[in-house]
Amino acid sequence: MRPYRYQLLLLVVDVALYALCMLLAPLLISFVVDNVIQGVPFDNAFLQNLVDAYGGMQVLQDNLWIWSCMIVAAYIIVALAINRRSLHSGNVAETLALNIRNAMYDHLQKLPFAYHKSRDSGDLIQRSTSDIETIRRFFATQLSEMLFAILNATIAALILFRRSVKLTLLSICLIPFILLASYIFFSKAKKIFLECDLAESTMTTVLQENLNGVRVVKAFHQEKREIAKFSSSNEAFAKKYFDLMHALALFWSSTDLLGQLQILLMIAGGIFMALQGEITTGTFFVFLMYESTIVWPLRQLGRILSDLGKVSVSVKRVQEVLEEPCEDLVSGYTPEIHGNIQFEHVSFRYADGAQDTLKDISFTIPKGSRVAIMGPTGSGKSSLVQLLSGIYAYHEGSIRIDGVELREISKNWLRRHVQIVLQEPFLFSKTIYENIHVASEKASHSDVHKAASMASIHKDIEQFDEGYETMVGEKGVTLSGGQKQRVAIARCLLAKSPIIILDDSLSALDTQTDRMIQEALDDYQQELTMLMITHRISSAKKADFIIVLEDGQITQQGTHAQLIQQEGLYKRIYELQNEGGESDGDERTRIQK
Ligand SMILES: Nc1ncnc2c1ncn2[C@@H]1O[C@H](COP(=O)(O)OP(=O)(O)OP(=O)(O)O)[C@@H](O)[C@H]1O
Repeated sequence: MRPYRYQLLLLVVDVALYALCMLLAPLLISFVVDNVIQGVPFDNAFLQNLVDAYGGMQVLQDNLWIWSCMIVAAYIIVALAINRRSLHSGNVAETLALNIRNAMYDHLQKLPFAYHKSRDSGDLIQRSTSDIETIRRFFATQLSEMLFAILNATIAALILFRRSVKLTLLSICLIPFILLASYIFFSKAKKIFLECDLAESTMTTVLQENLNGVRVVKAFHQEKREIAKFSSSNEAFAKKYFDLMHALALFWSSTDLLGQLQILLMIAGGIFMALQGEITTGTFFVFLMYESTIVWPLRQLGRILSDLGKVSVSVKRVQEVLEEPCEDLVSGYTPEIHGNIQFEHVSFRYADGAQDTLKDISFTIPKGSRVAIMGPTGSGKSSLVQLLSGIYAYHEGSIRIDGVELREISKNWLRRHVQIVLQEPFLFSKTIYENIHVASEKASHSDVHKAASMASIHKDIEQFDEGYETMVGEKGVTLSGGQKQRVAIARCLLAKSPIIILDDSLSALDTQTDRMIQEALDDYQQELTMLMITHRISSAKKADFIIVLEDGQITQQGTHAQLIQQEGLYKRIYELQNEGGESDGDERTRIQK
């Protein structure tokens, strides 16, 4: 809060001015009623001297308009203070929210992939939006209301005590109960608000998943199931809010009753004391005016305290994200990377995994080689290649790139030299040109077109009405799966990295296009080291080297000619795909465990 110190100080000054002027007006009225009109003598020598200096009481009685002007002036200052208060609290709230939102987004970008993978995106979105909104709202309105309630009640109580201790005690006797009710509610509210937030984020996640997977939902006629799923999370969310409303209703009604009783007590006691001559009419008027400015802001304080529960939950939720350690992308070596890769007895386990996903993996890839990785689903192929781009950290063994231990290479540097194309690539909601160009800001138009030609997508793009300027919808829904894969390959090629990984990223292409891309890659970069996860023998057989993974272990490695001579998974797939016909055999024989 240090950067907002000055603004917060101004806010406190405005609130103090507001409270003082609000309290001044009833005092002036009381003075006019008691001392000016009814002629009650002063019990204050300073005031008596002041009146004498201005010509005595008669002058004041003859010029009652002066008092009206003073009361109006007090309320004008109140209005100005309210205006300044809103400006200052608005300034603090908006700048704070802007900075937190930026800090959140910035931090989310720097968190490791493993963190994103382990979190619900709906929950993260909620932390970055509605939680920050709760904090903003607190600083925009509730903080100044809270300050006013406390300052006003304290000053008013001090003034009232000077007028009548007995009536003041009667006027505030129920306030501790109002505050106690607030405190109890505040404590309870924290848990309920947290549950509401969790229920909301669960509902958001369901909604988000559904929108992302809308094609699958429609293809498998899952609409009814999805509606039922959403409606159950929606009901859970509504129920939590219903519980909250119940608690709020109880809070409002009980504190309302206490507040009204408190005012009633004061009025009854005040009338009685005024009739007994213990207090003047003006003093009774001051009590009457002050009572409302004490009771209701303090009752409001209860509401703010309850919101404070929500605010503290939101602050904690935002803090949790901001305190997550960032991925260190910078420190480490920046060696020249040519593409020589060496795995030695590498084992790897996911943070939540019960056993190793990769076990004792060893192989060597000289630069410029083409390597195919094959294996049943879940055998660890993607995990293996993800280790290479430093997305996950291996815990045993050694991976060296051009002789340098991978974990000692700066991640930024590594990722600039190791490009990965996923089976389901993500495309930004931008034009096709921008989606490719993002890989290299310095690339020219002709570089982009060349990369697209190599990825066999140039002709497709030219056929779109707007060519390269065609907008790609969210996640590229306007493109076919194969087109998306090829745009992603073009993007990867534009980066001109020495190591390229295709994680089953030719799977949506027909065998002929797959072959065309591979031939283009042959011509592209002689020194390119390429690891390619594939289920197609037709793709694998052109590789310099084939690795067969089964259950996290390498069970076979060698060339196509060597592997078809050995008994094992490779030969079985080869025979199956030959029977099925090479062109589409892979789809029918996608390798199962
Ligand atoms: N982020 C993750 N956290 C925990 N376990 C994971 C994670 N990603 C994958 N796994 C598990 O690791 C194992 C290997 O998964 P991986 O994706 O590497 O296999 P794969 O051979 O690439 O499979 P496929 O051919 O289906 O893509 C699987 O049992 C999978 O459930």
